Amino acid sequence: MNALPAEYRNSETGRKVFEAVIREATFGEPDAPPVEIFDNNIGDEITPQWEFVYTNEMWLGEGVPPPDVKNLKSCGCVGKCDPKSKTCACAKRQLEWLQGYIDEGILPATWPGSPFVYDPRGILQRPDCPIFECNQFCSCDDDCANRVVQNGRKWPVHIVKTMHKGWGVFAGTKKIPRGSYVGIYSGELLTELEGEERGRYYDISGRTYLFSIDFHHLKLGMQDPDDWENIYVVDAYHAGNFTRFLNHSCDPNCRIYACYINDSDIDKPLLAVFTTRDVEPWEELCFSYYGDIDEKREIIEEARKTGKEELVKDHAVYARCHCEADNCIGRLFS
Ligand SMILES: C[S@@+](CC[C@H](N)C(=O)[O-])C[C@H]1O[C@@H](n2cnc3c(N)ncnc32)[C@H](O)[C@@H]1O
Repeated sequence: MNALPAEYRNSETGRKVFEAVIREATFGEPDAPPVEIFDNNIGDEITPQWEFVYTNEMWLGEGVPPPDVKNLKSCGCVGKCDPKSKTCACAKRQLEWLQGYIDEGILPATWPGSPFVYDPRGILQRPDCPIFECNQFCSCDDDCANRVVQNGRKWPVHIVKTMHKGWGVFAGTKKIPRGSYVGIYSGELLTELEGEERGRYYDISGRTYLFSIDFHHLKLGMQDPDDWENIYVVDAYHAGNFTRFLNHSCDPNCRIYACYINDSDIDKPLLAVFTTRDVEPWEELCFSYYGDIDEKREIIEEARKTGKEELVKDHAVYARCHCEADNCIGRLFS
């Protein structure tokens, strides 16, 4: 498509072809509502650039092992998993991973439906912790409450051009409730080394689609979490879905959670986007590229006070943040 003349790419037909390509990517979400490209007359582009393959799947880069299915633990439940069951392997595994958070007081000891993290409507009840869903070898039903991400997206979204941030993702005509599953941040799963190399090029171009898999639970048990070394990175530049258009906000309404389904390798979760508060119709969906934005804000404010701001910058090239949140930290790495 990019090789075709701009007047074709940038036409109503070009937009319809783009939407059709998205519709055909049904992997993991056969009944998902449409992703539409909405023309709001900002700039000359009618569609985003055809620079990537639209896919909901993870593409494994060089040196990244295939999913470890041999070591998957699955439940033998009949019907829907009962959270109170003493024999459900999935309830046990979820609890094992939550126990650290419960011990630290981050999570209460119980909640309705605990240790599962979803309520019966599939709404994420517990932020801050990894999600372990039932898997392909579990005998429970497809509509077991512990199968949400794997049952696909339920909310329509729009890809819309923004004034200063390129393209972005917006809610459709319906309000999206807090805790709703939005989509998988799909793309190439790369080693950290490959990710770093690509990052250098992306920094120059001013756009990056890299997401480091460095969730808090992976560092649990380490004496000094600063010793943590990242293993994998997801790059949505060449391959990805609509989530690659999610922009950064310093007051985000979405967050990316580690979600384990059909790979027992703890270092290779799926990156599942959920809303963290109700999202109004037509509101932009954004997450914090800094992970915990409050932590980042504190570090920057402290550094500003002590005149050591340069020390909190990493190798990234910084650009002005246009999230327009009242508490914007002012900058974004590109
Ligand atoms: C993962 S992409 C998001 C999609 C991108 N807007 C596009 O059109 O492809 C990340 C890039 O979007 C832009 N971006 C995202 N959030 C932004 C923000 N709050 N302020 C300024 N630019 C932003 C930056 O260029 C960033 O490198």
